[in-house]
Amino acid sequence: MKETEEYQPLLAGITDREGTELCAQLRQELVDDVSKTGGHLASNLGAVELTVAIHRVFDTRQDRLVFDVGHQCYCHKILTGRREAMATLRQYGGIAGFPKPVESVHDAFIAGHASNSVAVALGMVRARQALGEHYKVMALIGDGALTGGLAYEGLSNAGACGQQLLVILNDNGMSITPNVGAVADHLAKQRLKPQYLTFKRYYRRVMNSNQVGRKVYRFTHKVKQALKQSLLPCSMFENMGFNYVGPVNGHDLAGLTRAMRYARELNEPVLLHVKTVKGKGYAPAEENPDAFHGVSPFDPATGKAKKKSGENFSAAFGRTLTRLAQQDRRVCAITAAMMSGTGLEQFQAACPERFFDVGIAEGCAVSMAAGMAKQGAIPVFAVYSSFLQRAYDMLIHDVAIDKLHVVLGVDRAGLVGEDGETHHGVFDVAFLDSVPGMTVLAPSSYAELEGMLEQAVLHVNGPVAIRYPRGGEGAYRGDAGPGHAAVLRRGDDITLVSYGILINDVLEAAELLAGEGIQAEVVKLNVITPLDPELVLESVKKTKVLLTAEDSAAHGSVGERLAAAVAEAGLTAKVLCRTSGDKFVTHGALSCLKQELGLDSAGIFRAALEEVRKDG
Ligand SMILES: Cc1ncc(C[n+]2csc(CCOP(=O)(O)OP(=O)(O)O)c2C)c(N)n1
Ligand SMILES: CC(=O)[C@@H](O)[C@H](O)COP(=O)(O)O
Ligand SMILES: [Mg+2]
Repeated sequence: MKETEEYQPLLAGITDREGTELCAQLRQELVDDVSKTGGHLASNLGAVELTVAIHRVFDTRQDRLVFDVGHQCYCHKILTGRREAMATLRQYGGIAGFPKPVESVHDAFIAGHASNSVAVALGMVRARQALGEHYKVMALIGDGALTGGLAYEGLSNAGACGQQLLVILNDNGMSITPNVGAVADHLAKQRLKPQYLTFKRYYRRVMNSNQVGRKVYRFTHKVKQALKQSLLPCSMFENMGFNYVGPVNGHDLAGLTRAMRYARELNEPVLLHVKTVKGKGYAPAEENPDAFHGVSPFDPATGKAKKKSGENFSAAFGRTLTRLAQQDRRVCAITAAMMSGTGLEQFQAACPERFFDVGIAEGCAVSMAAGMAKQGAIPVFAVYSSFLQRAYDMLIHDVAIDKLHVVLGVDRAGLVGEDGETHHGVFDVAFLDSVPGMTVLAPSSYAELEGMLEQAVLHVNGPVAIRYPRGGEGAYRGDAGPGHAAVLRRGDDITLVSYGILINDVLEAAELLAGEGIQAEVVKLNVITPLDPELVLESVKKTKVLLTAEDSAAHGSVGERLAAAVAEAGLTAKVLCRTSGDKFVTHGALSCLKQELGLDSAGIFRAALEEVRKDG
């Protein structure tokens, strides 16, 4: 922001009544927009008044508002010049579903993964101090995100720093499913406490007035703190060095704005505790906030999805794991706040005593799994690929060094579509391969997933991961059996290699090539770590051209490893590796992303055709 521009919160001029009307209008827009595009509805409905209050009090062109997860930023986007663009939300070429500094000066920071906002905001406070600047810094964090350890690392440092930093806690009692853990219990108790804010405001006004000198103020402040601590149980935030304000009703715009204005003037770490209702104002979402956390397009009149969601890999995983747990009492399931997304509802209902939701705490989940494995249980942690990135060290240190039998169900592996760059599961192939002793299995159908999960749980020793994609299986319904790899189609002209869901596109490409008179040999890998290149090398000896296709990052890809194996075997062959590349992949429908990356059947076909024709 230029120095000449004035400090001007976007909604500074509106009255409480106008603001309340605006909130009703925003709710309507949210339901209309998201019913067409899909997206994170319930969290946004709950944060309407909060967002309006923030924009009444803060100028987010210069004040820095750091969203945690960022799935609740839709009203912020509407209010900061992206109202029309909401029609393109999460679509290829449209605006993102999460805050993005490249989209707007009002988006202070990237978001998508939970629990980092306080640490990021603290970094901004440090920079402000170092550079002698004067803007305000805020972190907007949900109670679910507060179950992640990183949040406490941020709070611990922020509470001790003594600088202006406003942490706004949006507490709706919900993560995606009801929130878990002792901190959630603590917040629930705080929510029941009488509002303390009114007293504090009155006290400060009187004590700051000319009638009372600063000495008296300081003395009475101490008395007040002592009284408060003996009469009211203290919030954990006060013990961590924050001025705790609240709890405040997050749907009373006038009260919320007052609290925000008050908090804005405090030159210290402040935690504003706001109580909200997830899904507020739209009955289907209020009644079923879990189902309306993230939705596909739906009919706004009924809340019913426009397309029925069918069977998917997550459900197949959950069903198989439940069967295995019913057969073997050592089998336990762990989730990091993603029970429904990872298909574990059935497990939770069937074996509640062996189901553990640790909250948004992937590191804790992996370390806990290590402890369980050490003592003879068989822990299975079902986790989205991109969230597993959080637990890389725990995997190496707590699991792999002692070769513990921990099973990872790596869901959402590969491209995920509309959530975009923060959520694509394109790094696990590389980072899991770098862990000594790791086995990584890559099923391409439900049948293979079931077989491989059974193998991983009951027959593999040491750490083992099974990676599978978002959504359902394709035309390939085979069961490749227990081997490392299988030849699915014979041919002499080119070797096509893939694994997981992309085998469908590769098989289609082989069919298109056959139409051009080119016979492709298709090798499907079942185990990608440790990689056994034997079948691929045999094929390449014959075809002299190898094309690998995977929806994983270029560096550390299976293609890279196969290219090295070809070179090591002294084969003269052309090797072409198709991957998701070495850049972050944007958001959009899977079909668009695959097309952009040349990973759909047409793209693979074209690349293979060009290579073979060049060669021949
Ligand atoms: C590291 C990480 N793990 C899991 C998730 C998936 N996730 C997205 S939102 C969410 C729940 C967040 O709850 P809360 O912060 O209370 O926000 P609310 O939706 O209730 O507004 C979860 C688990 C994530 N984004 N990041
Ligand atoms: C915001 C977030 O991290 C989750 O809500 C995520 O968007 C869920 O993704 P799925 O739709 O693939 O379950
Ligand atoms: Mg919540």
